[in-house]
Amino acid sequence: MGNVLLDQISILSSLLSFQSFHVVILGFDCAGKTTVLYRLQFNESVNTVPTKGFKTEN
Ligand SMILES: Nc1nc2c(ncn2[C@@H]2O[C@H](COP(=O)(O)OP(=O)(O)OP(=O)(O)O)[C@@H](O)[C@H]2O)c(=O)[nH]1
Ligand SMILES: [Mg+2]
Repeated sequence: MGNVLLDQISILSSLLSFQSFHVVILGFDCAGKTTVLYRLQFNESVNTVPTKGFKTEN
């Protein structure tokens, strides 16, 4: 358990050392992927419609 936690902290530390990185959000239909995407980018909750294909934000 502790090793897993340390691995996660190590991964997070290496991510934070980058200027930018890509995040891919995968999940079932209506799982909340678009909601999470907009929450991360704009820090607000938005009403969503089902996504056709895929959506990207910079
Ligand atoms: N109760 C609850 N509802 C949520 C949560 N996150 C999202 N929703 C609702 O779930 C519905 C679907 O959210 P989306 O973000 O559109 O889901 P999605 O995974 O992008 O769906 P698709 O694009 O169709 O694959 C919306 O009505 C959201 O308001 C949550 O944490 N809790
Ligand atoms: Mg969506």
